[in-house]
Amino acid sequence: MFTSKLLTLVLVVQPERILLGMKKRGFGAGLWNGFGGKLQEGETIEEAAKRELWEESGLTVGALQKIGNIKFEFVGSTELLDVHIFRADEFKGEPTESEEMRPEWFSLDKIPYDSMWPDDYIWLPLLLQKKKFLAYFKFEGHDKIVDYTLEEVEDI
Ligand SMILES: Nc1nc(NC2CC2)cc(N2CCN(C3COC3)CC2)n1
Repeated sequence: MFTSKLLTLVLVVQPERILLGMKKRGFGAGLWNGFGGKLQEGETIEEAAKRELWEESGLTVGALQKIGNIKFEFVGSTELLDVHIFRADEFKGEPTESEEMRPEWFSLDKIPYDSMWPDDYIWLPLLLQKKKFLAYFKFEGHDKIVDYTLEEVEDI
């Protein structure tokens, strides 16, 4: 019996660069990632994604594109992470360090995959090509992908 934990992830992407944040504490500390977190009571997934982006990076966005959904299983755990991934092409504000994240722009040919979650190397290129996808990753610990499926889809 699996339970699911709903999480959001927002990647801000411009033609030449992507905004990533260095996670300063908690789950994934020490890795570069997009911005996101859990839902609060009464929030839609998209509202939570916009709130977390603002809290963690100082940026506000109008529209978010739903581009992916990844379910993560960890060997030995019955809790799935259900991560809803969004892309933002426009934003207002200046990237600002928060308690959670230190934002930095990366050119698209210098994405620091060796300091990111291992799955990112597999799905982030699809996001950059504006493709939509469903994926499932089975991890052993936090470093080893023992199994995965990835499917491009027309609509999420
Ligand atoms: N890029 C990427 N990869 C992941 N891989 C799985 C861990 C193996 C998970 C993940 N997120 C789950 C955690 N979430 C934190 C912010 O609040 C919790 C960010 C998005 N993001």
